[in-house]
Amino acid sequence: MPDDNKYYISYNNIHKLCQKTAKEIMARNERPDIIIGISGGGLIPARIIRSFLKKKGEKNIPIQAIGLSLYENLGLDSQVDTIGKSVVRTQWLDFGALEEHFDSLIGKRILIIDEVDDTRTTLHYAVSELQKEVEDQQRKLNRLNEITNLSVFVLHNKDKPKKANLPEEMMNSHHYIAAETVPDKWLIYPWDAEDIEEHTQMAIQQGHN
Ligand SMILES: O=P(O)(O)OC[C@H]1O[C@H](OP(=O)(O)OP(=O)(O)O)[C@H](O)[C@@H]1O
Repeated sequence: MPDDNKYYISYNNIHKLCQKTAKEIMARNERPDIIIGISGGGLIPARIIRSFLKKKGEKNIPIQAIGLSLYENLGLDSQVDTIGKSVVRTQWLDFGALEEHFDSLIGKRILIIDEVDDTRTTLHYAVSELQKEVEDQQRKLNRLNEITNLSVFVLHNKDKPKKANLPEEMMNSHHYIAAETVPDKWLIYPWDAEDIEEHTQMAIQQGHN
């Protein structure tokens, strides 16, 4: 029997959450020009959803990876509330091999993908850094009038108080998409499973298959 404090998720479940989300995005006519996957956990849903965002006669949506890792930032004393987490940027955008029209993010519809929105620290960092990057490029290239659209897609949003925010505009529109909002439990993704068959059975028993 699966441990009730753990929330097991199967590959099939992830596939279906991506499919459902892509349908919603396509129905709103908001197919992204570029996908930015937050490495490591965001890369798998990024690749899966790309297939469901395919459009006849259109090229595959390019995927860029950014690497963001959270690390414990200990305060001066051992109080829990002085313990925070910092984001470390381990990898950033590289348009080098993309076509000429991908010299920047200006004017693009961008979909940022991660597997989980836990404290929201990582997403806050990704969105604000990408916004800054676009604004810098706009100033540099004197392309101030172009509108860039940033959206976020996560498989799971943990229902808990967050430590950082996303822009209100994003939260109030369809530009923050959580395929599922889940209780604040330990989410067990299939890529961490030692025994994938047993893991999948747990997910099936919990109804996340
Ligand atoms: O909402 P937050 O509290 O910021 O947490 C979410 C982040 O934590 C995990 O990343 P982690 O650094 O563990 O790396 P991984 O993706 O490589 O597993 C996860 O992939 C998210 O990026």
